[in-house]
Amino acid sequence: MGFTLGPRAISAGYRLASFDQIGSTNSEALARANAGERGPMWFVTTEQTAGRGRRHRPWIAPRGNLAASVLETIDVAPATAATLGFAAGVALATALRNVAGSVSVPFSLKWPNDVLAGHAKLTGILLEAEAVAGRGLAVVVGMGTNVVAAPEGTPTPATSLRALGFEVTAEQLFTALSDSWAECRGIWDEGRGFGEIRRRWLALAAGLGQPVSVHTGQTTVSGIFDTIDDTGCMIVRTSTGDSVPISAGDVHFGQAASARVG
Ligand SMILES: O=C(O)CCCC[C@@H]1SC[C@@H]2NC(=O)N[C@@H]21
Repeated sequence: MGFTLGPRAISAGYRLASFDQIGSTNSEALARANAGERGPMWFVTTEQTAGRGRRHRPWIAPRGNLAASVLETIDVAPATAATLGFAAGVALATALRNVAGSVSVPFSLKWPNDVLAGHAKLTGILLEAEAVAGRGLAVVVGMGTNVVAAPEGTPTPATSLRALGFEVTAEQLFTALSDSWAECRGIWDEGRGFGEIRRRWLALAAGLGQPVSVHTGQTTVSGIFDTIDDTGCMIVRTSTGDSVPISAGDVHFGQAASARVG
């Protein structure tokens, strides 16, 4: 059983490559970009054998979950391209709300780009970009959603749409995502519309105004999650009143808000 979609299941202007099984949809999209593909194009499957997560972690997903990567070739600086991840979060939250219908689920967005249902992770996003000679930046936004099952033994709790009571298929979710992505991508508009994406993202943000600790590698920053700035950095207000911008890290909510930098 593969990933089966009708020809009108994706938004106009986008092409689709779907796979019964593949190593990683992000890797496939990057390989195609290096071979000359410009997109916009989706790469989707319900089974990855070598799925990749942020910070070089594996992305483990049982068959039936949605792995979807979209390739866009864009003429912007890498820092601007990175803000497309926030558009992906908003697009996913919108798609999830659409497939959930009238059932109310507390979907929220966890900085930088997870989708939560309650306190559990439902979707992870991996954004990768490569300069392609003479053609700008090939940006691949990979989105993995736990549709039928969540992985076990993860450091933070995870859940799936099925565990939440939704008998939605990966194909149905992808059709909704294809539409919401096209809308959010259009609003983002090569970064010119990040202000509106940022506004929508903040309206869905988890933990805003709450105590947070962010582990950035060698450093932990604790304080209050104040906002995200116009480059997508998380702004943490420490107990000394400093506003610390953070560009990457693992976020933990509900920690003591003592100021600790370094
Ligand atoms: O939370 C994370 O660590 C990000 C996970 C991203 C997983 C998706 S699934 C589709 C795409 N292909 C991959 O190999 N990774 C991303």
